[in-house]
Amino acid sequence: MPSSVMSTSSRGGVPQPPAAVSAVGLRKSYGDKTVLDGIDLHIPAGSVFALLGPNGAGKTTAVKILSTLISSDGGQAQVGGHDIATAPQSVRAAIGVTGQFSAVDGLITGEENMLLMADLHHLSRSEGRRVTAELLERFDLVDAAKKPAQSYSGGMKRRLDIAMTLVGSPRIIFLDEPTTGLDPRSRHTMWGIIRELVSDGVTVLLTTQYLEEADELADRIAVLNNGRIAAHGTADELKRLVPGGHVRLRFTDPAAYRTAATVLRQVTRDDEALALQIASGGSQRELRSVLERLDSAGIEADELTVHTPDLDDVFFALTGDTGLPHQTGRTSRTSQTQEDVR
Ligand SMILES: Nc1ncnc2c1ncn2[C@@H]1O[C@H](COP(=O)(O)OP(=O)(O)OP(=O)(O)O)[C@@H](O)[C@H]1O
Repeated sequence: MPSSVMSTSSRGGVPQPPAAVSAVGLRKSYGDKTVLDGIDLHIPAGSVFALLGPNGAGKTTAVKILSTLISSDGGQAQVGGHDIATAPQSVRAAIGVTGQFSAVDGLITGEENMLLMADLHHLSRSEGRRVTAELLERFDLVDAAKKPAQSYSGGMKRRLDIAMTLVGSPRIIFLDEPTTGLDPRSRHTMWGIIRELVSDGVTVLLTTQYLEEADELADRIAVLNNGRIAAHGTADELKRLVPGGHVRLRFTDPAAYRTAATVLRQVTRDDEALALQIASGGSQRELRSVLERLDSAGIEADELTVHTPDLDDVFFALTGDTGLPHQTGRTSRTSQTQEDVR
């Protein structure tokens, strides 16, 4: 791993702020099953980083290691400037964790859960009450505050879980699949909460199976597959990894449609819709070539649209285990993006 992942790195002579989370070569196996096979992470302070992967990819295992709930078998990591192996207490003091191993106790009320958290963080009684009231208000839980948490909806439980995490004012928050199982409205509420945290300067590492979520929230995304990071970069950088873009031309005149299908090479025809699809990265040069061919044949399309690949294309290309067409050459493209990102 290059030195840019280290907290003391400098670029152009200007010292870089410490990374909120950096990891090099993290490994974890259970028996003969390798769950993490050497993963590197670099999460700048104040950013949102998404660890995106299918079920069983190792996302929760990575979060558990970084939050010192379990130890790794190899590799190193610093969280908030503290080493997870030699200073786990300091790591725990710097972070908040919510998600699949939630701290919410269903038998007591939301308010009691919050006050318990305030006690754990050694806040005074009055300070604990003040922070609890403020957070219950902020997370729209005032009406439910005196009801047992087990009566809460999934969205309310997640909100309570995050509110409890914020009692300790952590600067780094790990959100393990924060919206899994939530309905669209609750998911959007949660996205708003995450954006608000980041605008307060908090660093967020979130794991998700949802491409849309990573696309919406994350500054950087790492695609985790079979315990390895298959690619990482911004959503746009990842989208550029896979072909899948195309130009679509639609005609109303069947004769123009047929002529276009002849003059343009390698088109996919949709005779019913009178539409042609041409594989293209959407560059100016490629578009010009298509238009010039149409011009030289004296035909004009009624509609021209350019489709760029979305994260779905990237995800399936990188994590699919069937012979997907995009897989050829992925190693070289992947390493190129990793270069771009560092
Ligand atoms: N304590 C354990 N003992 C044995 N195997 C484990 C243990 N914890 C996790 N695993 C295995 O490690 C793999 C990765 O699990 P992990 O929970 O990290 O995946 P994930 O990406 O978070 O998936 P999900 O979205 O399903 O939670 C899975 O195959 C899981 O069965």
